[in-house]
Order: sequence, then structure tokens, then C-alpha cells
Amino acid sequence: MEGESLQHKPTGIPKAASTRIPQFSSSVSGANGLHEMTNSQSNVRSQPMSSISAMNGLKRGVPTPAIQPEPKRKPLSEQAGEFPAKSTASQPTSRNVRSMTLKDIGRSNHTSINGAPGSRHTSNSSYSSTNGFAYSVGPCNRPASRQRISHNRARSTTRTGRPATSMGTREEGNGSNVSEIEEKIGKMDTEFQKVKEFMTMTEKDSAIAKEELEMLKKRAVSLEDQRNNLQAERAQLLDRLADAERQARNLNIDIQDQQRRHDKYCEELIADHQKKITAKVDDYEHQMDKVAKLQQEFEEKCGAEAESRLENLSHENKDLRSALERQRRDHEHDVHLLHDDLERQSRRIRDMEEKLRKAEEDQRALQTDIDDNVNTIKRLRKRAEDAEERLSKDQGHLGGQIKSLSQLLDSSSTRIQSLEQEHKATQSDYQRKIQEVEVAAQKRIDEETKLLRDRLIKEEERRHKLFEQVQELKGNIRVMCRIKPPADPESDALIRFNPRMSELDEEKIDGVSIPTEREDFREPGKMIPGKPKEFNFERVFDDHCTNKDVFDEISQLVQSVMDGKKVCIFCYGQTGSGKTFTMSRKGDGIIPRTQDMIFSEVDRLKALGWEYTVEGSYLEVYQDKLYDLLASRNSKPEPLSVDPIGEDLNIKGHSFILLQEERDLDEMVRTADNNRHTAATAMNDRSSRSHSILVLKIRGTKTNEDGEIVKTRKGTLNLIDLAGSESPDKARGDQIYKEGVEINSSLSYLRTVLSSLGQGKTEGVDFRSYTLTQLLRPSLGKGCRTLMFVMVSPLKENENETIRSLEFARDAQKVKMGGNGGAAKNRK
Ligand SMILES: Nc1ncnc2c1ncn2[C@@H]1O[C@H](COP(=O)(O)OP(=O)(O)OP(=O)(O)O)[C@@H](O)[C@H]1O
Repeated sequence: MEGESLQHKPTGIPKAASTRIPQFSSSVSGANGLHEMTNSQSNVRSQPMSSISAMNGLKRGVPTPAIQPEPKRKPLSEQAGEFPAKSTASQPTSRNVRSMTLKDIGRSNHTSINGAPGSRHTSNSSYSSTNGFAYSVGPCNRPASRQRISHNRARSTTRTGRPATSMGTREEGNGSNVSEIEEKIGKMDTEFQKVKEFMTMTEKDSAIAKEELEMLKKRAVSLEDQRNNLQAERAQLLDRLADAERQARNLNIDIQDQQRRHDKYCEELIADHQKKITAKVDDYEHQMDKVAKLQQEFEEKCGAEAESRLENLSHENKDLRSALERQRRDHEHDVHLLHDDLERQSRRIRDMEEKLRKAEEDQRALQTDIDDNVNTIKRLRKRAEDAEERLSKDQGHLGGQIKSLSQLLDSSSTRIQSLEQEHKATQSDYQRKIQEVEVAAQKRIDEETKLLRDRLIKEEERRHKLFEQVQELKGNIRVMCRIKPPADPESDALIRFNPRMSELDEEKIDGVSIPTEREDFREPGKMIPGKPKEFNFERVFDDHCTNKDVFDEISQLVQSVMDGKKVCIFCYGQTGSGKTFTMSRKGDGIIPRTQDMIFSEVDRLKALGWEYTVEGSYLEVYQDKLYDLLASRNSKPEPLSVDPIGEDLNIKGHSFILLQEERDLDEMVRTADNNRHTAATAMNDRSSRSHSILVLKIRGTKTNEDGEIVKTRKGTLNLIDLAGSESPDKARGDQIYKEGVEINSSLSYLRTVLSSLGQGKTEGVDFRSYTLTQLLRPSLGKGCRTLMFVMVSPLKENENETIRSLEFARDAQKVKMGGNGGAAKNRK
């Protein structure tokens, strides 16, 4: 036994205990594999053989080793260093263990846990043969437990001297075995937790490794791209280099060619010139010879003939010389030109040489670039290869993990798909339900809308009736007064209007009194207070009131036009008293406000099943003649005539304009204003001496669900700005006087007509005497509503005219029917 134990030298290094990774021994052989030695055993063995013999002797009855002085123990680390290399190689040391990667450890654990043949199996068999704990499964610190078991065994051997059998061990520790097992289970649990943690870490590592793999793949792709780009660049550079070389070669050949040609040309030229010069010189010499001969002959003959010939010859000679001189100069010039040419050619050659040099430099630079690029490509290729290598390594490492992760991913995808399908099904179910709810809600809304609409229609009808009653109570001819504010209240002398507050509404004025004076008959020239003149109307607008206040008061009349009534609103008063200001667009008066109201009413009533059409015309009565204010004023306008028959206003040869929206009406009013203004300028403020009438015909039809017309309404609204009512003044000229008389007549006839109507006459009232009344006939008949605004000036200087206007208004009001308030008070 001891011999065997000695063969299995323990490492002496606590194995698994030194690392957090569970370790399993792979070098335990058979049942004896558990015979690792305790420190004391080891110490015993490290003694010399004599000591061993002594120990052997102990078995034979020698005193117990306890009385033997124990040699001093070496520290474990030292002991570890003493073990033979074979032993440490067969079992991983803690250093070896640390140098393993986590993945490797994981793999080894994984294999062990799965019960693959290997270390675990061996361990298990070892355990089963020693302490019967064969069913131990899962990760656990087996070497530790094994150490402990060995230790127990060794201790029991030492203490009792009993042979160490497995049975013996079980018998000895029956009680402690349970706790030991529990302890083991506890440790196993701990180890299991550790392995679990380790698995979690491995999963994280796997995710990181996957990411790294992706990155490396991307990097490899980009490196590949770079390599391709560089290769393409290199190919381009090589092409360019080849081109440059070709060019340089061609240039060289060109230069050499040119040089050769030039040299030849120069040589030829020089030879040619040389030849010519030689010929000339020869010729010259020949001539000279001839001259000499002739000289000689002359001398010989000495005759006059000879003299003259000599002279001729000398002339010829001179000519020849000068010709020769010219030729020489020409030749010199040619030579000079040739030199220049030569110079130029040399310069060109130098340029070409320079270019060639540069081309060579470029070539060198290109070559350097190419070399650099080749090096870069090599470097990159190397890096790419390294990266590929790393990648393939990593791929190898990560393959397994990726596979399991892919499986997980697949199962997750399947789950997601099924969840999506569930979600879709739920969604369509929801949508169906929502649609059902929507349909039901819409149905209810439709029903309630119909109910509300019916109620609204009934309410509208009630309102219509009540409104009619109120209007009837107010009377058919109503009069309101407006006092214009003074332009300069500080310095203007003003009429003292004493207001009378309404009994029905204390914030409103419904009457004014104007103090009067009369001469004291006892003392002529002395003025004493007379009886104040009192005027009561439906409403008096003082100088603080605005056009809005005015319209608020009369808007119900406009409303009754929508209800099918014929309404006539006119402004009466002296020139400058504020008629146009109250009525027109300029002061944001009744006309623009009426426009707004009519078209918003058209929209409102549309919702109650009414369809309205609005037609309009803008007319002017000047000198008792009717004109269309919308007709162009470029040529003299033709007067129109009113058709005296029929309930509606019809003007011969004139048609009303269909106004589809408020903008059309606004446009029409603008045109009329412009035309009136043009006429006023051309004809000395004609606007003050003409009546302008805006006529709006408003037709409403109501249809039932079958499209049949069940109700119709025909309303007409006349908005009239009358001419100034002051007494004709002869001093202002014949024309103005004539116009004044005409205006007065038409206004007083209007009063007569109003008076007749007020007395309840419906027949026999003559409207035809004046164009104004003829025009207003359809709006002044039975059931029509008329509102007269009397505009007055606040200035003392206009007091008489103001009082006259107020009296006219009072008279008009006196004849009103069915009214109350003002008329009754005036009668008192
Ligand atoms: N309530 C008012 N507030 C402020 N200014 C007013 C008022 N009424 C009239 N005016 C001003 O008085 C001047 C004369 O008014 P407007 O032209 O309306 O008189 P009119 O009676 O129409 O005269 P005509 O008979 O000549 O047409 C205008 O400059 C106008 O702006």
C-alpha cells in the first residue's frame, strides 16, 4: 500500500481550492487514486530510507511514531517546487488553470456536466469505489471533497491502524456521513451557482464575441474594399506611368528627328549660301578680269570710245558692286534669320529637354508612389490576412456559441412570430369592435342630430312668429334720430339738446327737447324762454353713439328680410348731417354690416334646410330720373324707368345681379360708390343732391326630404341715402336751386305717401308722381316695414333746419300704425 502511495505523489498544491473554476482530476487511477497523501505522510516519505524502515518496523511492534521527533515541515509552496515535472504535467497546476480561457473552462465543465466520457466519469467511478457517493451529479468541488475523503482515510489509518476499506469508513462515520453529504450538497449548490454565474458570463461573452465577430467581419470587408481600391489605384498609376514613359520616348524621338532635320537644313542652307557667294565672287573676279582686260585694251587703244566704254563699264561695275552688296546684305539677313531660327529651335529643344526631365521626375515620383502603394497594399494585405486569420480563429471559437445563440434566436423569432400573429388577430378583433362601436355611435349621432335639427327648426319657426309679433308691435313705420357729433365741440356754437332717457331702458335715449326763445311782447327786442320743442322717437342716438350701436338697433329689420319681409331703411336730413356716414361702407355703416349679416344668415339657415339666393342693384335718383349706379360712367348714362305694375320691383331693361357670396355684394357696393364719386366730382357734388338706393332681393326656399319645395320666402331690402333736405337757396345759383326744389318736392311727396300708408290706405295711393316713391312702392305696401333715420346737425347755425327735419320725422311717425311709445308720446 505504501509503495503504491509513493508512486502517486501528490502535487501538494491545493488545486480547485485555488481557483473559482471547478476542477476535476483526470489522473486518478482506480480506487487507489484516492490515496493522496496528507502532509504528515508526505513528510514521512521525504525522510531517508532508514526512517521508512523504522516506520515499517513500527508495524512490527516498534514504538508509535508519535514519540519520534517529527522533522520540520516545509511550507507547501516549497514542497510543490520539489515535485517531479512528470507529476505536475499530468495534473494542471493552479497556474495552468489560470492560463486557460474562461471558454475553455466552460467547455470542459460543460462536457463534465453532460456526463461525457472523460474526467467526470473517471471521478465518479473513483468516488463510487471509495465512499459510495456515486450518484453525485452536477458541478462540485470534487478534488476538495476527494482530498477530504483521503484525509479522513489517512487519519483513521494513522489513529486506529485499521485497514482503510470503504465499508470501514462508512461504519465509522454513519452519523457524520449525513452532515457530510449535506455539506457536500451545500457545496455542490454553491458550485452550481458559480457555474450558473459562469454560464451567464459566458453568454455575455458570447454576445460580446458575436459583436466583435460582426465588427471583424465588417472590418475585413472594409479592408477588402481598401485593398481593391488600392489595387485599382495602383493599376491606374501603372497605366499613367506607362503613358508617361511612352510620351517621353516619343518626345525623345521627335527631338532627335527635329535636331537631325534642323542640322541638315542648316548645313544645306550654309552650303547653298556658300555656293552662291563663291559664284558671286567668281563672277566678280571674272568681271574684274574683264575690267582689267578692258582697261588694258583702253590703255592700248587710248581712244575716246574706249574711254566711254570704260565709263560704261565702270558704271556697270558700280551696279554690280551695289547688287553684290545687296545680295551680301540679303545673305547676311538670311544668315541672321537662320541664326534666330536656330536659337528658337535650341530653345525648343531646351524646353523639350526640361519637359523630358520633368516627365522623368514625374515618372520617378510615380514610381515612388507605386512602390509606396505596393507597400501599403502589402501591409494591408498582411493586415487583412491577419484579420482573416483572427476572424477565422474567433469564428472557430465563437462558432459553438453562435450556434446555440442562433438556436435561441430562432426560438425567440418563432415566439415573436406567434406573438405577432396573436397581436394581429387581437388587433383585427379590436378594429372590428371599434367599427361596430363607431357605426352604433354614428347612428346615435345621426338620430340625435335629426332630433336636434327638428327642434331647431321648430324653435326657428317660433322665433319667427315671436319676432313677427314684436315687429308688429313696434309698428310698420319706425323713426329713429341721430345727432351728429360736432367737429369742434370747444369752439362750435351748439344746439342745447336735452335728452330724455327711455322708460324701458335707462341707458337709451328716446327723446330730446330743444329750448326756444321768443320776444317779450311787452318789451320788444327782449328775448324770453319759449316753450321747448319736444321730439320723441323710438330711439335717439346722441353724439357718443357709433355705427355699431345703430346697426345693433336695426339688425332685427335685416333679419326680417331673411324671413321674407320687405324692408325699407332710409336716412333723411340736411346736407352734411351724417346720412352717408351712417349708411355707407366708408364709415363701416349699415350697408357693410348688412352684407355680413345677410350672408352669415344664409349659412345659418342652410343648416335648417333653407336655400337662399341674393340679387342686388344699386340705383340713383337724380332730378327725378333713375340711373343705374353700376353702369359705366364713361359715357352719359341713360335713365331707367320703373315698371309700375306687379308686387316686385321691376326696372325696364335692367336686371339684378346675382350675388353668390359676400365678396360679390362688396364688389357691387364699391363699384357704385366709385361711380357716385366720379359723378359727384364731375357735377359739382351731385351726391348731395341725389338719392341713392341699394336694393337687395333675397329669396329663400325650403325643401323636404323628397326635394319638394315646402316653403318660400321673398324679402326685399332697400337701403336709401336720401338727398340733403335743406330748403332751396336761390343764392347758390339756378341749377342748385332747381335741384333743391326737385329734392324738396320728391321728399314731401314721400312724406305724403308715407302719410297715406300710415292712415291704412292700401289702394289709391299714388306712387307714380315721383320716381323715388315709384321705386319704393313694392317696399312700402301692406306688410312692409319702414325705418326712417332722421339725421340732425348739432350746430346752432343749423338749428332751424334741424328742427324742420325733426318735425318732418315726427310727422312721419305720427302716422305709423300699430306702434307704441314715440308716436303716442308725440301725440300728447
Ligand atoms: N356720427 C358721425 N361721427 C363722426 N363723423 C361724422 C358723423 N356723421 C357724419 N360725420 C362726418 O360729417 C361729414 C358729412 O357727413 P355725410 O357725408 O355722411 O353727410 P350727408 O348727410 O351724407 O351729406 P350729403 O347730404 O351731402 O350726402 C363727413 O365728413 C362725415 O365723416
